Amino acid sequence: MNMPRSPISSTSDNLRQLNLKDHYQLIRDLGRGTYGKVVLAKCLETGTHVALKVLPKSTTKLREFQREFQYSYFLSPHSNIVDSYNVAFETRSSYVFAQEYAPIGDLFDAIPPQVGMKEKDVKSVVKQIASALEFMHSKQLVHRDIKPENILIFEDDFNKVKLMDFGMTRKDGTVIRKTNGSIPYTPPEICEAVRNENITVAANGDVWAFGVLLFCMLTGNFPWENADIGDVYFSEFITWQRRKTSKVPSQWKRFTSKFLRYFRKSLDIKPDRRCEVKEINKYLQDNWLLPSRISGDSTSDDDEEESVSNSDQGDKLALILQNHGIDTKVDKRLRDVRISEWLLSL
Ligand SMILES: Nc1ncnc2c1ncn2[C@@H]1O[C@H](COP(=O)(O)OP(=O)(O)OP(=O)(O)O)[C@@H](O)[C@H]1O
Repeated sequence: MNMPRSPISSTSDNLRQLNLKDHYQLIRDLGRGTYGKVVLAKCLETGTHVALKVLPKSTTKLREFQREFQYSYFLSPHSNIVDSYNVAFETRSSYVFAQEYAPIGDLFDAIPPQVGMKEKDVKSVVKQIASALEFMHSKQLVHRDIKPENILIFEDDFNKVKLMDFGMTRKDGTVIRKTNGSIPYTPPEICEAVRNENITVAANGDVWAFGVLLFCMLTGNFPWENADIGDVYFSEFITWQRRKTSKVPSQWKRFTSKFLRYFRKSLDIKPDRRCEVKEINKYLQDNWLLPSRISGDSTSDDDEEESVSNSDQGDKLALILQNHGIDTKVDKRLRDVRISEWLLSL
């Protein structure tokens, strides 16, 4: 690996103070997150391009920086975890560490909104990220921030993707205080905790987020805004998940019943009943999405659940309308009504 040696190389216990521009040519910002920014830079000593994660001292404690850098470095040997170099230092205002640069960017930008990725590509991503997560879990580490923004793409065909951002990673079983708000990937047991309440870090939280990630990749939508019973989409899903009804919620009807079984196991409201990450490997040979709804082929080989119905017809129509340049990007519940009204007006 062609990386700079001392004086930049350092253990983060003993950070060297540097002036960034004496050692790197800063090229452009690659992204900004809640905690800092990531900058593409060229190392002046070696000519290597690196991604520098820059965390402002004003909002980051040295201990937090050290933890993120050390987890990133420790996990680097896995082929689906982004390489962190043994380069950590401080400037006057920030803590900085260096990672390999991903030229294609993150997965978020690769998911076509409202449409989703090709099933084949999703399977390729999922297999690799499951492997990275299994590796972390085998080391008793929980990522705690699984989302498309934290998956980097290294090849156009998705044959090389890597997990990154270990800023929230903690040891399994650690008791921490809830400080962040909820996002669609947050598991229900964390959503329901109030600010500053103690929560126990557990690998099954990653399993939940991984399930939500799968839904997002396959559909280009979030399944819900919050895994909170007050969220109607979540509540509908959980009613089905707990077998209180056999009626599959409308946005889940695009999946084969076999794959719905995976969602039922990974998105269990009870954390202890969730499957492990490796469970997904049992489904890689199956069809996940029902055959193209445009072609009118709505039958599933093993569809034990309620089969495709009115709202799938709505999806089919929505796709036809979109192909004709008609905007159907409205609330999913309103969409079917809008389409029916439009058809009646013809
Ligand atoms: N090695 C890299 N190569 C290319 N782009 C990167 C790299 N690292 C990060 N990025 C981009 O920068 C963004 C923010 O990075 P990162 O998630 O590490 O920051 P963060 O402050 O921890 O964000 P978050 O709000 O998710 O915690 C990523 O979503 C990605 O688009």
